[in-house]
Amino acid sequence: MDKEIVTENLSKKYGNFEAVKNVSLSIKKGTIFGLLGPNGAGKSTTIKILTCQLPPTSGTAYIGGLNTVSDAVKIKKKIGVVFESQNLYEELSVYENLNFFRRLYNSPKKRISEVLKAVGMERYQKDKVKTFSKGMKQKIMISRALLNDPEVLFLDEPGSGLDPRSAREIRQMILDLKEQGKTILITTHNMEEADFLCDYLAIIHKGSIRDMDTPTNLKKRYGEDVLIIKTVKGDIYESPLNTKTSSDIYEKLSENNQVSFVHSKEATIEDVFIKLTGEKLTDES
Ligand SMILES: Nc1ncnc2c1ncn2[C@@H]1O[C@H](COP(=O)(O)OP(=O)(O)OP(=O)(O)O)[C@@H](O)[C@H]1O
Repeated sequence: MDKEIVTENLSKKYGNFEAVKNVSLSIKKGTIFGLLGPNGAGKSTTIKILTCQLPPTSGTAYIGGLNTVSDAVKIKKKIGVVFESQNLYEELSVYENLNFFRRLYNSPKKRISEVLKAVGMERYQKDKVKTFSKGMKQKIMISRALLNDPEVLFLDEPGSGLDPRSAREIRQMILDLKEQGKTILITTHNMEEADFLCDYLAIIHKGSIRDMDTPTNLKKRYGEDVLIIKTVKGDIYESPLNTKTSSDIYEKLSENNQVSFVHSKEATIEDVFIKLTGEKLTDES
């Protein structure tokens, strides 16, 4: 079966409030799928349902063909989860933290050094977690989620609040894990991260999926490449690239030697988000 995660009309209500509305997804094995949306869009709720921590109000979800409600025990053995809150034991060493979870999974002891090697943290085994930066803790969180050698990984906002270098390292780690054949679902409100990492991207807003496709196709469909012309006087003209309007503007300005510089701006996932939701997705949202 080449679909690892499938949901059919998944919905979740908290009281009368519908946090997730009719979400239907189908995620291919060995790919990175992103749920992009602002705070409160329903991303964490969707992950909680998929990782068997919360039953849906209606609809169904399957991981590797197993039902998230009736096959929860089996599913938990084959998934790894990293939530946004870093719930490590601060007073314990890296080794002690991982050993605690290793025992829960019944994984061999040597797995601890394997997962630490995978995230480049092997030499910190004896150090207490409380001495670490947020980026280092995130690596330990990922290594912990790898202890049971999961087929599917769920990463809730993996790059959130990290310094640029750690964020880059974590992104590379996620790509490496995909290379090893893992299926990865990430949630993010970071558009660059979504564009860079995801094979397939769903825009989620107020609980509903607005559209999903590869980032390239989404940009083609909803975004617009733009031609930017700056004149010698400092005026700036922007117009959709490769259109009559843009070539007319360019010709007119260049006839009068008015052009100072010209460059083009490619469509971004931000353009896609604005088109689909009518809102801007800021880093704080
Ligand atoms: N246990 C709960 N009870 C009531 N409402 C909740 C509960 N958990 C989440 N919600 C609400 O459901 C909506 C979706 O929340 P969710 O955490 O899934 O969004 P999110 O996209 O993951 O955002 P964030 O990044 O802030 O976690 C929000 O409006 C939130 O306030």
